[in-house]
Amino acid sequence: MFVLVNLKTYPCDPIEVAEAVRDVNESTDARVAVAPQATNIAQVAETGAETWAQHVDPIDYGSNTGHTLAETVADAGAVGTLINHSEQRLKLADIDGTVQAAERADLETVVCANNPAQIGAAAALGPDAVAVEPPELIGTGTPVSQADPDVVEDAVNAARNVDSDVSVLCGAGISTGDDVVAAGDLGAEGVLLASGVAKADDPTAALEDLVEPL
Ligand SMILES: O=C[C@H](O)COP(=O)(O)O
Repeated sequence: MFVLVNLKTYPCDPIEVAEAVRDVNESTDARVAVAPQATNIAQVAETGAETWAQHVDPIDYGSNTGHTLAETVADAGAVGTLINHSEQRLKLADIDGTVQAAERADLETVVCANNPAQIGAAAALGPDAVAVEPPELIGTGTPVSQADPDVVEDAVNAARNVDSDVSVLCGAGISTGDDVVAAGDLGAEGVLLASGVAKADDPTAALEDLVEPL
């Protein structure tokens, strides 16, 4: 299972979480990675944790003031990027352009989507993975894998019907090892989570609990 921890703009210490991600990754068969804010990517990558961007823009080198270039986050140490997170929604053409920009920079891609229909559309754009996240469950602590198992199974089937090479993650409310196991039982190959680790008093303990049954 892939456990991708998105720090969003939570007021956590990204280095503390990154070091926990690095250490827990070394102690489990699961793959554990962290997506800090763009300004923290280089510092986080220096810890040795697998580091992802939360977003890059569908642009190339040039006159793009205020945008984030895929090559720049790759140079800073990121190996992948989220695209179209529920809190950073893009138009379809921009999702397509961002997948292409990320691939140009050799970044792995996870395209997020609200529901199985959108997952099918996202999978058709050829990312490495898609992540289904019902927005109403994000940040609630109520895991999608228990609250809405059908959405996970339907997302897995929707992606598989379009391109069986595209992995499916699920997210929203995931915070325990049981939640991760339930996601895997529904066909997900990973989980995308945030508050369960970023808001935890002890991020290492939270991560250890997430991977313990894997
Ligand atoms: O990127 C992570 C997701 O939005 C899930 O957030 P959450 O784990 O706080 O529900």
